[in-house]
Amino acid sequence: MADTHTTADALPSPNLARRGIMFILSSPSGAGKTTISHMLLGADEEIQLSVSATTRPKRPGEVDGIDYHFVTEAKFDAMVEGDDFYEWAEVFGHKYGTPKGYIRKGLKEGQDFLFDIDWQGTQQLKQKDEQDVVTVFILPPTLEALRHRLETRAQDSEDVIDRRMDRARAEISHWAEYDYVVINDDVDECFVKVREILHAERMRRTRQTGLIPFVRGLMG
Ligand SMILES: Nc1ncnc2c1ncn2[C@@H]1O[C@H](COP(=O)(O)OP(=O)(O)OP(=O)(O)O)[C@@H](O)[C@H]1O
Ligand SMILES: Nc1nc2c(ncn2[C@@H]2O[C@H](COP(=O)(O)O)[C@@H](O)[C@H]2O)c(=O)[nH]1
Repeated sequence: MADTHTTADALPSPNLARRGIMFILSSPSGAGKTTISHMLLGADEEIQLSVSATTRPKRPGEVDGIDYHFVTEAKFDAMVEGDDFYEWAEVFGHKYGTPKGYIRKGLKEGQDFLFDIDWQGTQQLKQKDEQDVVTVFILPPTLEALRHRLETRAQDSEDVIDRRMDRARAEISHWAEYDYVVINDDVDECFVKVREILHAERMRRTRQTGLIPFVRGLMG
């Protein structure tokens, strides 16, 4: 039952305002981070995807401006020159970068952002914005399952799949740099775990600076 007690010396209302979180998902290619990202974006209205720019060709079904900003090498290089990226890296022979644009402003206003980026980008974001960054590494249950997922996704040639599998071990070696590690065996279970991490991180005491006057009031 709710507590209906009132007092003349009303406490300041709790101010739940906080800075936004940079919620990063990384994994070897094919482990499922795009799938988990889409599930999270569909289930949680308070988080928004950081849409990367890339020089990689569009896959069937991908939409410019939604999945990626697909740009030419020249445009990407001009963005690097113009200091337009928060971070950028070369992955599997193509360039990928996080445009700064709205992200810094959004974080200040309490907007959470989801990043589907590799370990190189994660290291760069951690160096720049340690306190806002939460990192999650997704592992496949086995390397056989990983290859099977890349093959059944059917969006890359056998050659590209081979190159992604060759890189998988090197990428997995970065797992210890992450705050959380989740195995994506059953996709629904993995999603629930990732969502729980996000929920818990939102309540981390160090983010709840808006509660300070309220807590001081409680302590009298
Ligand atoms: N738990 C799972 N069990 C079986 N298949 C899965 C599971 N999770 C994802 N998949 C499938 O595996 C394929 C690869 O997933 P996804 O594209 O999300 O991987 P990714 O980590 O984002 O890869 P990339 O880094 O190449 O973008 C997709 O076809 C997806 O539907
Ligand atoms: N450092 C960054 N890595 C990124 C970015 N956007 C995507 N990625 C990573 O690239 C690989 C390949 O992605 P794919 O869509 O071609 O399969 C994957 O690990 C992504 O996480 C970015 O902006 N910066």
